[in-house]
Amino acid sequence: MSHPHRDLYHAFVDQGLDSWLARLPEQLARSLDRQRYGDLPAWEKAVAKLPELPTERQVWLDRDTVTVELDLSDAQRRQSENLLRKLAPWRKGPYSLGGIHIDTEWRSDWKWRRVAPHLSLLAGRRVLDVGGGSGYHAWRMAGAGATFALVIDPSPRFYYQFQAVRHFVGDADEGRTHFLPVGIEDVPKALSFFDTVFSMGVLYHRPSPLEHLQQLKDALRPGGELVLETLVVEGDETTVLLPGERYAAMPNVYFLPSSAALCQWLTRCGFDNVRVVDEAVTGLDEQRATEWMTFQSLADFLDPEDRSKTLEGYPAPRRAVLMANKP
Ligand SMILES: Nc1ncnc2c1ncn2[C@@H]1O[C@H](C[S@+](CC[C@H]([NH3+])C(=O)[O-])CC(=O)[O-])[C@@H](O)[C@H]1O
Repeated sequence: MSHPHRDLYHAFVDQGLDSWLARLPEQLARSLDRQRYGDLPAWEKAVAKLPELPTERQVWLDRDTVTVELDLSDAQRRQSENLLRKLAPWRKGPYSLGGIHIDTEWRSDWKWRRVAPHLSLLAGRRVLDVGGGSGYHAWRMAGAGATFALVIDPSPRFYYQFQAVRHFVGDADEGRTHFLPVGIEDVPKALSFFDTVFSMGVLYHRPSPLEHLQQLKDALRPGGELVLETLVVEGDETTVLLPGERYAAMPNVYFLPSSAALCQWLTRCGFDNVRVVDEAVTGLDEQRATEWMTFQSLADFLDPEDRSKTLEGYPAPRRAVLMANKP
């Protein structure tokens, strides 16, 4: 396998992202710091030990399950599966890699189905997926024709999950899909670069949501498209929930606006053409424990007597997809 950082550097050079390129060495060193993340060497080793694969393969990035078909011997399949399991919990997917089906906690394909019909065609576009997890949606973006699909996510585990999938995909995406393990705060200010910026499942984790919206706007070129997906509550433009210590057992949840309030936030942040394109309660079959994510999941975080409420008594997770443009 070629060195993953080398491909990332080349992509940044090709894209003319010079101001960001200069910061990559420091950002990568900080994000993949072995002292900080004790499990990191084990993940790195698992990816490095994935077997050499036949070059002959068929890759589908435009299917619900991101699929790589290739002929593996039984021994190679067993070895690959053992190594992929070392990167668990797998939260975002599904993937099928050489006949190994990774049934992830989330049916991320369902979210993609809610989002994709509303997008400006991704063909030829440069897109950023902020908080993109294992990179599932970025592979789908490349599958829809994006010429440069960059995931940023500060989780080193998800970085190695992405590299494992990359090992199977090989160069079938023509090197259009990349992962930089940093947070939105590490994107250079006033970048004004991406045609489409996705922020899905991130806003409610941000203690300063308006600052997050400004950062997303900063990353977009003028006229570029924002796709924002987040937890919302029912209500009008005056309704916002700030939960106590926990929401659905999660400790790091801040603002849950109504979608009407969120429209107002986007407008106040200077976005145009703000619209809600989807809103739905998250079902127990969309987020659940699986063999590849054996911890508790949504069903454990809802009131067992009344599924319309979280354990803490708040409204159960409900998600909206909003779109807007940078003027
Ligand atoms: N500062 C930060 N900057 C960027 N990302 C961050 C930051 N902090 C945490 N994250 C990342 O944001 C992601 C949120 S999950 C959404 C995944 C996908 N988008 C999905 O829509 O399924 C939440 C969910 O499952 O709802 C995680 O991968 C974090 O590591």
